[in-house]
Amino acid sequence: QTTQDSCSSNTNLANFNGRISFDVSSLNCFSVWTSEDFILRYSQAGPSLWSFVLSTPNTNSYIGMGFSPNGGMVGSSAVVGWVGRDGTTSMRRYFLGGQTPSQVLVDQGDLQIVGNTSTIFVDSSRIYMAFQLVTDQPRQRLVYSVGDSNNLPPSTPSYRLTQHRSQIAIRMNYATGQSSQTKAPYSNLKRAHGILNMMAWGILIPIGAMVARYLKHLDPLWFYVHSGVQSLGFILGLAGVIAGFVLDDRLDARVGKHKGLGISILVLGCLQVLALLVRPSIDAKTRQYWNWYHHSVGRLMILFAIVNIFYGIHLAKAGTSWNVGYGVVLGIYAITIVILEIKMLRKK
Ligand code: HEM
Ligand code: HEM
Repeated sequence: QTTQDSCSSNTNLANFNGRISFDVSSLNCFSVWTSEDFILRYSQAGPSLWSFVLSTPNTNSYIGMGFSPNGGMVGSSAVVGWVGRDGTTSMRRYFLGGQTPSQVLVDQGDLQIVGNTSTIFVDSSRIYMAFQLVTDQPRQRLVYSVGDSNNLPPSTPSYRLTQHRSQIAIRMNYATGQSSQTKAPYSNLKRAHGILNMMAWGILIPIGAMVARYLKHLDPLWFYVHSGVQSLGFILGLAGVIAGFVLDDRLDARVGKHKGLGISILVLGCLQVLALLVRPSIDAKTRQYWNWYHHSVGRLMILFAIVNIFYGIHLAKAGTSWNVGYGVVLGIYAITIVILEIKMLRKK
């Protein structure tokens, strides 16, 4: 049976005075993560000393509270604790160096925790994790997480964590206790990168290619439309790739293959633009080689772009709406191409 803890029933905390060795009589109390019922109590206990008591339901999983430099998980220093079924307790510091288990490092990070005052215990099906931090002012950006249920981290020697089943990033005002959920860092830049690249390499450039293939009878209009659309696509795509480099730098994202494909696409795009400049005249003998070259590079580029769009969506876990959205665009293209190819064959 879960016994409730809430900020209005501060009574039980008083009873913990025996178990928590620092003064808990005047802690501020706020609900910091409603859906997981995380309650944080804190106060400044001295010139450079802050007390924290985190209270959460005990779901037989680890709980984590991290102090973040930028609002995201990566780069944060966290306190993570859990209580085994047999009552054994663990509470360790971690440096969250990346989003894979091997980059989350035990006993590291920049938190200075007062060792002999930290404690973790279960009372009435809730975990209480108490610690004191040596700092003038704790960071305002906090990250919280809950591990998989019934899958506690191994104790000695590794203490290695696995990914949480739930997580949140918030911004906390210690003076007022107000906290608000924040977006993952650079989510707008990620979006801009995805939309620019999708629009440019995945939508505009294929349209430009189709114009060149299927609207040749509208001479010379097709050529102006083709070079216009492709130039616009190239410029937007260049901006999108640059956004990718910035993202990669800021997020420390480890997206090697995605980056490699992206650079290849940009290089092929540059070759296409250069090729336009050195195009032999329409009746020159070399023109058919040029055509062959320009068409194959263009097709390869579009193929790479389609792959990299779905791969990027996968890496960013951007969700099914992105996949469906671009999938519909591709479907429309495929149907258009089939119809127009049949028309062309009939004319011959
Ligand atoms: C081995 C341990 C860990 C692994 C493998 C891991 C992995 C990940 C992954 C893959 C994401 C991205 C999820 C998505 O985009 O849907 C993520 C996000 C997040 N994680 Fe972790 N994590 C670990 C530990 C922690 C801990 C201990 C905390 C907090 C104390 C935490 C807090 C967060 C938060 C707040 C986010 C969302 C914001 C962001 O993406 O930066 N993580 N984590
Ligand atoms: C022209 C080629 C490229 C295409 C079509 C492309 C497409 C995408 C798409 C659709 C997303 C998902 C966006 C979202 O979540 O809203 C994405 C994410 C991403 N892309 Fe690209 N991209 C390209 C090139 C690059 C390059 C050159 C880099 C540089 C390293 C890069 C770095 C990233 C990063 C870091 C993410 C976020 C991954 C994460 O959240 O873990 N992209 N890309």
